[in-house]
Order: sequence, then structure tokens, then C-alpha cells
Amino acid sequence: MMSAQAQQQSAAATYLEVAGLDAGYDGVRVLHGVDFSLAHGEAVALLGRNGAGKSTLCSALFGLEPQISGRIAIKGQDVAGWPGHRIARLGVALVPQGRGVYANLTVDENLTMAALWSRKQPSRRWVKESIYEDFPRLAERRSFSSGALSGGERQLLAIARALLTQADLIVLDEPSEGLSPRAIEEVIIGTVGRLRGEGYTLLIAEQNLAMALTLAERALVLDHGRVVFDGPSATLLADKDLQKEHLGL
Ligand SMILES: Nc1ncnc2c1ncn2[C@@H]1O[C@H](COP(=O)(O)OP(=O)(O)OP(=O)(O)O)[C@@H](O)[C@H]1O
Repeated sequence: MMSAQAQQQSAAATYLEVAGLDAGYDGVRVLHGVDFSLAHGEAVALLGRNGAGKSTLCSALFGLEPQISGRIAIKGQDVAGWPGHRIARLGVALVPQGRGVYANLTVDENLTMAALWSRKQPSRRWVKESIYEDFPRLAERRSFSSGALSGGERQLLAIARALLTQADLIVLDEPSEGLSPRAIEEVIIGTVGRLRGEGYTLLIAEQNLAMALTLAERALVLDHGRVVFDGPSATLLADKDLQKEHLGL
């Protein structure tokens, strides 16, 4: 059994804890008893076939559409049932599938709006100018309508919006979807890899196994709404039978 001190240390190291999470829509259950946790600064890939429940899990963490039961704790606080804006204030940002940027607004306006969601005491404070310095492509496009951006630029903007909320856990729902190999290399591998290096906690839902495993040291595989693998990425990469059975590869 863990000593009280070890339990305290382990609670302090845990950013997100999900236990016995069920989620669904209008009575149709999609997630069944999902358990996992994320340590501060850990990058975890969330894998699974189409319809396995990855987006449902990402949305459930953020207080969005699915109805849920079970435990979701962020930094030790039980947040199940909280609305998204309250969860955002704890430092969680979701970069949704399809990116969630406002296509009718300019890049600059999108960034201004994201900053309104900002939490109060971040460890690192991003402001619009630091975003433009660090992501010169966005600076070049600042007055462009977001709807006119390329897929890679839109993904970059969505990530920048997450940073401006001063999040320290960023949940990315299929970031590589619809991007060219070059955009995947530059935006996803480049930017997300950098966030990882800077100590952000990352949960990356992906269909692209090789890419997800490049970015994350640990993988979680969902199949029909159940966690069927939770372990080192290298183990999953080496286990062709598991990939075939649960990812259809
Ligand atoms: N808003 C919704 N209303 C009703 N059912 C939904 C909704 N969103 C998803 N579902 C259903 O929940 C199940 C899981 O879908 P989900 O999008 O979570 O899977 P996924 O692993 O993210 O797949 P994909 O890669 O296709 O996005 C599917 O059967 C889907 O039809």
C-alpha cells in the first residue's frame, strides 16, 4: 500500500484523473467505464478507429455535449458537470476537430477573443505579441479572414488560441486531419513537439498512429468506448497484433 506521503506526491503529480467515465448522447452510451490519468507535463496519444469515442472523450473532459457520469478531476478538483468556461479557467484548452476558429473573424480578432478566456495565474503568460513573435506565419496573416487560411495555418491559429487562454493542458482532437504531409511536419510535429518540450500536458487524439506516437511517450487506445491499451508508445508500436485488433491496421 502507498504511504500517505506517496499518495500526496502522486496526487500532486496528477493533472487529470478520469475514473469510471460513461458518456453518451440521448441515452446511447459511447464511453464505458473509462479510466486513465495524466501526469503534469505528460504527452499522451489517444488512438482508436473511427467512432471509437475519441472526440466524445475530448468533449466530455471539457464539459461539452455528451452526457456523462463518473469522475473527472483536474488538479485534484472534481469537475464533472462543470461548464467549459469554468474548466478553461483551471488551465484546460480544447483544440476541437475542425479547429473551432471563427471563420468570419480575422486571425487577430480570433486571438483577441481567445485571450478573453484567459485564466488568472498562469505559469507562463502568453500575449498576442508573443504569439506573433513565436509564430511569424500568424503575424503575416493577422488581418486575413480566418476562413481564407490554409488548413495548417488554421490549426496553428487554433493552437495559438489555446495558448492565449493560458492553458497548461491542451487537448488536441485529430490535429493532423485533412493536412498535407508538409503541414503535418511543420505545424503538428513542429509546434506540438515544441509545446511538449516546454512542459505542457498534452492529450492528442489521432488516427495517424505513427505521428501520434512520435509526439507522445504513452498511448491510450479506445475500442468501442473502452480503454483496451494504456502503456508506452514503444510497446504499441511493436505490437502488430494489438494494432490490428484495435486499430484495424
Ligand atoms: N453529437 C453527437 N450526437 C450523437 N451521437 C454522436 C455525436 N458525436 C458522436 N456521436 C457518436 O458517438 C460515437 C463515437 O464517436 P466519436 O466522434 O466520439 O468517435 P471518434 O473516435 O472521435 O471517431 P472519429 O475519428 O470518426 O471522429 C459514434 O457512434 C458517433 O456516431
